[in-house]
Amino acid sequence: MKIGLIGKGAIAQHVMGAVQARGHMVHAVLVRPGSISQNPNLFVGSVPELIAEADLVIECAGHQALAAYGPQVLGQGTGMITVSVGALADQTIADEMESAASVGQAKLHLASGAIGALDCLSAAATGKLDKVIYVGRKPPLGWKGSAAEGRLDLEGLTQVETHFTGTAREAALAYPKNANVAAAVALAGIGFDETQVKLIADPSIAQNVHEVEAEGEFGQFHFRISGNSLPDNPRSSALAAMSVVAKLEQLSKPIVM
Ligand SMILES: NC(=O)C1=CN([C@@H]2O[C@H](COP(=O)(O)OP(=O)(O)OC[C@H]3O[C@@H](n4cnc5c(N)ncnc54)[C@H](OP(=O)(O)O)[C@@H]3O)[C@@H](O)[C@H]2O)C=CC1
Ligand SMILES: O=C([O-])CC(=O)C(=O)O
Repeated sequence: MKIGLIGKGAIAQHVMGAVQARGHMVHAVLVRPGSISQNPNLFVGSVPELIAEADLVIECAGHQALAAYGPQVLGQGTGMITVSVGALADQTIADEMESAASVGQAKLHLASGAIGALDCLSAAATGKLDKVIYVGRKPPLGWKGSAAEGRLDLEGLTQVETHFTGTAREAALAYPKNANVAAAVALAGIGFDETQVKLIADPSIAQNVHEVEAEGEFGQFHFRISGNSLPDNPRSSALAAMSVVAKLEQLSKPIVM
């Protein structure tokens, strides 16, 4: 496939290497105007340049980028994978994506991100699903640049602290760089307003730990993952980048999970 990539950060760099290693071609990367000169053969500054040759766009740049570029990409008929799932907690953005996808007859594919078990949750949600709880736990520095900074002394933290309790919608909106998992769990399960979320800074751990508990007609499950973060960003788990690559594989193969 010919890929247009949005972003050049930690996730985008992993995705770029992995998709090229699988024989796809990244022919354009949409960056901020001030960065184009860093690699003028690859970097572009507008959606028309991004989608000119693309079979698919992959967005790895955050909520604001999805909201800014997503409608134009989809509306022009180019399918898109996004890792910034939490942006859909804003109903206006979700509505814009949906109507652009309908106009362009294109799909927005949500990467599963740093969590697993979404298949189980979405199957369970076709029956009666009573309760879904997501707990996200990261080392203090994994919360740098988030709303936790205003609530805790992250640099000096010596004990486990919960800095957020609320719904998945509140979490995704308040922590755009850290609670995309809450949004993915919500979308797979019982929705943004029913999914309960707790976010924790834990100085005793070195990985990003995500847990989901669900109960319903299907029974109960508990899923826990300890994810390594990406070398260039302690906030983001490597699995989030890998899930984008997995989604691309699904889209390019005739038999898929
Ligand atoms: N679903 C999931 O489980 C996860 C999702 N995420 C989401 O992925 C996003 C990216 O993560 P990560 O790669 O680690 O973050 P980084 O901070 O490493 O990289 C973000 C990149 O996006 C670029 N960017 C941001 N806004 C724009 C814009 N409007 N136009 C062009 N480029 C833009 C930045 O450019 P510049 O450097 O010029 O600012 C930078 O290259 C996160 O913000 C988060 O929302 C992250 C982790 C897990
Ligand atoms: O990468 C992670 O571990 C999770 C994350 O930041 C998010 O959910 O946005």
